Amino acid sequence: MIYKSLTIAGSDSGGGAGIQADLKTFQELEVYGMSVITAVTAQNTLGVQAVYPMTVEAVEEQLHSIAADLQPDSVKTGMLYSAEIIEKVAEFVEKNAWIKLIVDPVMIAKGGASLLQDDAIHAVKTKLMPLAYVITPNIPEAEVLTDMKIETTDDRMLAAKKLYAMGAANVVIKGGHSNDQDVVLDLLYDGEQFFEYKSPRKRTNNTHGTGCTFAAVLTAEIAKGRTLDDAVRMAKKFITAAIDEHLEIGSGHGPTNHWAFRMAGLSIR
Ligand SMILES: Nc1ncnc2c1ncn2[C@@H]1O[C@H](COP(=O)(O)OP(=O)(O)OP(=O)(O)O)[C@@H](O)[C@H]1O
Ligand SMILES: Cc1ncc(COP(=O)(O)O)c(N)n1
Repeated sequence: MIYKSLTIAGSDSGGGAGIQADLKTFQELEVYGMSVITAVTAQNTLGVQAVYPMTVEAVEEQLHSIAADLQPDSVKTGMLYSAEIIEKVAEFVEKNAWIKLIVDPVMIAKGGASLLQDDAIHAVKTKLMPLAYVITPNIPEAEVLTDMKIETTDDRMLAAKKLYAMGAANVVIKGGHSNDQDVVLDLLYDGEQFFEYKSPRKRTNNTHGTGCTFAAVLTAEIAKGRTLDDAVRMAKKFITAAIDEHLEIGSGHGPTNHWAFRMAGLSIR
């Protein structure tokens, strides 16, 4: 059986995040990767130097090519940039019944560059979230989407409930940005129960692309028909190995190591 996953996201010329991180991750997990590029960023480990959004027509043509020939088993969205692009993506997701939809609501790059226009947040909430099988915000993104401050785990639980009420079938709020100095907790809410996934916090600057990579693992594992709990467990293992064995590349926020999980002999089955 050949599983196929589609990423709809921005290109990171530096190779650590976006489309590049997603395709590298799919490949490591033996899932055939496909892409629809929403924007080209000129980016390296120091930051984002420029953003060139694709036209809506260019995005539509790519979506059409995939839908006409290569039905994906799961679909991930990352940087979508504008309300118009979000609306077009939502239209295709609905029309083609791409029900295994993983929404990573990318908003701001590490260096502060905006990867989503302010007026597109409404479209994320109203067009995309109701179609999501799972949404994977980090803490600042969850704050924007729920309009609340998140400081404690209880705050995060409340935010997860709010995001669920907005239409996402499952919610994972990642803990990379929490103020816990020792542990990174990722929290899953499935509408009934909370599940916690913890790892020791690594003191490192080299976490560029962790969010993309985490959601790409979920996407690949969900394509294979894994349960969400199994998929999140795998994502946590994969990203922990990728951060532990980060690559000393560039002089800013370095990328994670997408082959670390395989090199450690950790099983993908
Ligand atoms: N310092 C760290 N040590 C260990 N795991 C981490 C660390 N930072 C992030 N992670 C893990 O990486 C994944 C992404 O988390 P994070 O909350 O940082 O997402 P993100 O903000 O979308 O990513 P990025 O910071 O790259 O934009 C999660 O599984 C999280 O647990
Ligand atoms: C094109 C693109 N997409 C997404 C991110 C954020 O990446 P992450 O949150 O994984 O660091 C990025 N820096 N560039």
